[in-house]
Parts: sequence; structure tokens; C-alpha cells
Amino acid sequence: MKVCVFGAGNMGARITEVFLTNGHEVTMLDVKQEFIDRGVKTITNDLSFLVKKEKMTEEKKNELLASLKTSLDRKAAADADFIMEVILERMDLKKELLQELDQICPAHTIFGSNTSALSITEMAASVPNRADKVIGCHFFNPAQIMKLVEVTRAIQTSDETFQAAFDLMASLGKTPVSVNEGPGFVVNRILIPMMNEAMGIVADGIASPADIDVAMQLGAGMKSGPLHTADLVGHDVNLAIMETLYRETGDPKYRPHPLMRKMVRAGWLGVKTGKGFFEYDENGKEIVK
Ligand SMILES: NC(=O)c1ccc[n+]([C@@H]2O[C@H](COP(=O)([O-])OP(=O)(O)OC[C@H]3O[C@@H](n4cnc5c(N)ncnc54)[C@H](O)[C@@H]3O)[C@@H](O)[C@H]2O)c1
Repeated sequence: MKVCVFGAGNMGARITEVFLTNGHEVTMLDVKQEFIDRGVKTITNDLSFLVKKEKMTEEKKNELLASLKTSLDRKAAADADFIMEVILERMDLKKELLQELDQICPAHTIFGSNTSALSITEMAASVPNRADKVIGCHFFNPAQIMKLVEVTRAIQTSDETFQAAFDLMASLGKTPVSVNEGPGFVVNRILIPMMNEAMGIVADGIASPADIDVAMQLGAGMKSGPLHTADLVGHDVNLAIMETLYRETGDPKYRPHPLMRKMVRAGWLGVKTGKGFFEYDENGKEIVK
């Protein structure tokens, strides 16, 4: 299948990698060459790691990397069967991209969005001629490892589109779950407010970030503590999700904690900027002090 992934960031590079390693013809696009180069570097590092662990041969790695196409030109999607939209968590940018792709792509192309919390129905309504072919395919971070994909229907999504997307996600070795649209879908409606609460506990001086994470790992059986996970996701993304939950429901329980907003303003976004609740080196490894 010909797949175009828009966005070579934190998620887009890894989603590209998932399609690539499962035999699809993939083009990864972004708005600047430096962002594409960073995405290719991420994929190269991941595949090199698999070679080191003897889970992939050097030849296979080189073959996959040679077959990966990249582009800055949206017209590269002119023969795509499946689009994955993995750009910034902003409805205006997502709609603008989908509307232009609607003019470029063939009639059969399905538009999948990796949005964390935004309305798939609103995105579908922005491309009225293919509203039935718009669907949420919400991968989790890191996408090459995490098994879950929330396959989320807009109100306009056809059964054919849903089934095609669901089967495609399963063919990638993922475990898709069927979700009807609602702000934050399933996981983020539970997970992100929990991270928000953890930030409130830091701000109230009740426990340190490290102790909160240990407490939730050992006390609530979590694999990764809420603040390490929040650093991994990125606080700009966390804030965008909390704002969507708050705006869509009007429920004060979803109010973003002021500490989250302050950290975003400081550029302390987590792993991707080297500093969040914890500190990280340029390879994203935590610097333990
Ligand atoms: N970070 C996470 O853990 C996570 C998990 C699941 C879903 N998501 C969602 O995935 C999407 C991307 O998040 P991310 O964390 O990868 O963000 P990111 O900031 O790491 O990457 C976004 C990329 O999109 C590019 N971009 C912006 N506008 C573009 C356009 N018009 N065309 C092509 N590329 C464009 C940016 O240059 C950037 O490289 C968001 O919708 C986010 O909510 C994020």
C-alpha cells in the first residue's frame, strides 16, 4: 500500500517506521528539511538498535532506509492509498492540510489522523466530499513499541472505512480498539488528567516528581510513572489535550494545571527539549543526578 505520513516529529517518524517495517511503500513529509532529517535519524537509530539486538540484519536495515521516501511537497501524496496526518495538535493546521490533500489525492484515499484529542467529526466536515473516508488512528508513544491504536470513527465515517483502517492497524502488528468519537477518546481522557493531577501534587509540595512516579509504579502498578510519561509525550501536547477536554466538556475537572502552562511557556517540554520534570541527553536518555 502507498502510505504518506505528514509530520516527521516525535510520533510521525515512528509511525513511518511502523509502516516501513511492515512492507508498505512510505513517504514521510514535513515542512522543513531539518525536521525530515531529524525524523530519518530517529528511524535510523531505531533500526540500528534492532540490528544490534540481532532482531534485524544490516542488509534489511539498509534496504528499508533506501526505500524510505521523503518530501516537502504535498503533491507526493497524489497516488497515496492511505494518509496518516501526524502534524501539530492544532485543528486549523490539520483542516488546512486535509483540505489541500482532498484536492491532491485520488477518490479512494483514506485520511487517518493521529490526533490525541481533537474532533475527527470536525476534520471530516472540512472535506465534505470524502467525509466518510476520514478516521482517527491514534497510535501511542513510542509508536514502534506500543501495541494499542484507537481507531476512532467520526459521525460521518463509513463502515467500509472503519473496517479498512481497523484491518490495516491489525496488519501492522497493533491491537486496534474501536472507539466512537469523544474528547480525548479513551486513553487520554483518563491518562492526561491523571498527569495533570500529578503536576498539582508537585506544585502543592506534597512529593517530588521522582517519588510521585515511584509511588504510582509500586502503588498503582504503572509501568512508567505519570510524570515520566508526561515528559515523554511532551507538555505542549499534554496542554493541548487538557485544553481540548476542558473546552469540549466545560467541566472544571479538566482545567490544565497552571504548572503545566508555566512549563510550556518556559520551553520545558520534556524529553524533546531535554528538560521537563526530569532531564534528558540528546538521545532522550534520562540524566540521573
Ligand atoms: N507526543 C505523543 O506522545 C503523542 C501521542 C499520540 C498522538 N500524538 C499526536 O500526534 C500528533 C503529532 O505529535 P508529535 O508529538 O509528533 O508532535 P511534534 O511536535 O514532535 O511533531 C509534529 C511535526 O509536524 C510538523 N508539521 C507541522 N505542520 C505541518 C504540516 N502542515 N505538514 C507537515 N508537517 C507539519 C512539524 O514540523 C513537526 O515536525 C499530534 O496531533 C499529537 O497530539 C502525540
